[in-house]
Amino acid sequence: MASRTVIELDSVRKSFGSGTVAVEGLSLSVREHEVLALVGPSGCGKSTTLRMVNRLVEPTSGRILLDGEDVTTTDPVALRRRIGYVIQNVGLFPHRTVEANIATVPGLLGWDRRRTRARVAELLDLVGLPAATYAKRYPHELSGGERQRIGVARALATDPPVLLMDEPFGAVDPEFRRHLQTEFQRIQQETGTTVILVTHDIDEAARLGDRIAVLSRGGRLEQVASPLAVLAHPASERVRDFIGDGAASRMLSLARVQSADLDGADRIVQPAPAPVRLGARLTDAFEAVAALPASAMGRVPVVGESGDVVGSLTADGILGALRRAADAAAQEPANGVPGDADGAAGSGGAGATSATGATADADDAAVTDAAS
Ligand SMILES: Nc1ncnc2c1ncn2[C@@H]1O[C@H](COP(=O)(O)OP(=O)(O)OP(=O)(O)O)[C@@H](O)[C@H]1O
Repeated sequence: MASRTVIELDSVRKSFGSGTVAVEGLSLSVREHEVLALVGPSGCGKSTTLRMVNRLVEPTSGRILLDGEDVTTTDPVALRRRIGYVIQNVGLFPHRTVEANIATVPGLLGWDRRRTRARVAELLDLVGLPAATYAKRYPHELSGGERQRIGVARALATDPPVLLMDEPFGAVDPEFRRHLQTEFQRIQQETGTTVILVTHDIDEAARLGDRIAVLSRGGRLEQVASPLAVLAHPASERVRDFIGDGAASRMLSLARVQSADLDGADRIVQPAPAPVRLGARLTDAFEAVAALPASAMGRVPVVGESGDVVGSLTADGILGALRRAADAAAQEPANGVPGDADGAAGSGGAGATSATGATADADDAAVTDAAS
């Protein structure tokens, strides 16, 4: 199960010239192919953390390793070609077509036209915007959501093993946001890219993250664990505050109906109500039970993959499933970080060795540097 660590932050600290300590003693590992959601209240150091990984911001002290290599000694331009970067309001080049935007880095890496064109078509397909319709458009001819998807396509152009995403769905309305999240999930599963996703939205983090790292002010790591573990067993009062109300309902959408939660099929009252599937989200099962007519006696049939009825489920069964999920989450290793035995707060306290400050207009630099 233990997968390779791709990104490792080791006692990373960042203080700005103004005296603000944005990140303090942060230690965190990101595993290959995982989506690590970085969450926390506004100003807690999420973006600064992300930008230190691709050297848009230089750490004051501590080490950041990419595939075991210290990023601070890696040429930033080469580094950014290995790391895709997606930000809110993506910053597409306004006078270049969609095709030219996506082809920016391949072009500068000297790919020939045929290869570039094929890759652009493939990426447009991947993000659900057919090349025939979209390749020749300019950014101003796209909706906000479409621009966002082109931003993702551009970041993936040279198939970087790592993708950093800073509030990538922040600028779109809630309904379309959900659609983009689903699409992102599909793309990530297809490509296997390792992702750090910054969001202030715990629901987005729970939905998309394989693990969630919760930061508090000053970039302090409060907890890093699976979404279920964070929701069911917040490691501190700050995590609890950040999650706010509704942890149980969020857990319902993460946990699934399993055989262990079922009673016998013989207890189903006829005529049988519409069934739920084994493996369905508890939210869906809960809605099905809540919508039952009185005659069903609170019991919904459950069907297996073949459509055969395999048992029945009640509200008690759903509660049991929720407890089981919470118990299983409690069995996770503390903080879920391989080799990070001492847990939440990281080691901290490393002395400042240099203070190089942030790159001016860093987000643009990420794109133009990667392209230069
Ligand atoms: N270039 C900078 N110079 C001085 N202070 C900075 C700079 N960049 C960030 N900070 C400060 O560092 C702290 C962390 O900022 P950061 O943008 O990383 O937080 P965040 O968690 O991403 O916030 P948000 O969710 O609001 O985007 C804040 O107090 C911010 O004001």
